[in-house]
Amino acid sequence: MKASQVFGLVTLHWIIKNTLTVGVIALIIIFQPELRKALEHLGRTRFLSRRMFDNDEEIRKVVEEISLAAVNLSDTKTGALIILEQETGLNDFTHSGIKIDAAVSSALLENIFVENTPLHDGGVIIRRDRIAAAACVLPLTEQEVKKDLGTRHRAAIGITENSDAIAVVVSEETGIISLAINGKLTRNYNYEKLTNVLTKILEHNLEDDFSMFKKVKAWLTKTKKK
Ligand SMILES: Nc1ncnc2c1ncn2[C@@H]1O[C@H](COP(=O)(O)OP(=O)(O)OP(=O)(O)O)[C@@H](O)[C@H]1O
Repeated sequence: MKASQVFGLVTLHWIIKNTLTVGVIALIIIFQPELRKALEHLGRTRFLSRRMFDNDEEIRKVVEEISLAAVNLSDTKTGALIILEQETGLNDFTHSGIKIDAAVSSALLENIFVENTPLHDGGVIIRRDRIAAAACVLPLTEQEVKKDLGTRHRAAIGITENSDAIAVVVSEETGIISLAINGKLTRNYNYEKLTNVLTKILEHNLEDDFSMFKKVKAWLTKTKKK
């Protein structure tokens, strides 16, 4: 029993009770965008860890095909956006595009991004060693980005803010290859640099100990930094 009730302070008791209720509602309203983002993130996160790749060889093959495609697309200044799904499921985004479900190959990736063809607009989503979908519409970042970066680069940053995916971007204007990870864009990749970074990140998926606790901790750390 609360002190205000013990001493018969009915008004005080009424004020405390209602302030608490209103306070909780006010907090929910004030932090509604943050809560929505957190719930969205949790909803897409797989808490039961799954292995994305079975061995180094599978990773090497996927990384080489993607890197080769990026370099060839860069040489011809063909714009491209390739998303590598990791632990966070990207079904919401694959559904916005055209389902493909084909083995990852540089030839197919290059073909998808040929200008004025039906699949070239939007992003390709790669799930494990398969091209899951093309022409996918991705969320644009709300960050301030350099003036010369348009919606393709904004979408690359946006999807990596909303998930643990990796985005490889080829600029149609300059041919520059960029990589977006965790909402940050780094630029000027060549074949060697791209294969090295992608291999390192994907090899992490071979580790089977990415427990629920670690995922929540990683997410909280990421949220704190923002
Ligand atoms: N929300 C989105 N999701 C996925 N792809 C998108 C999205 N918005 C735009 N794009 C892609 O970006 C292309 C437009 O790129 P834009 O020129 O605006 O960007 P950019 O970052 O300047 O790239 P580039 O350097 O290649 O010109 C569109 O044709 C489309 O393929």
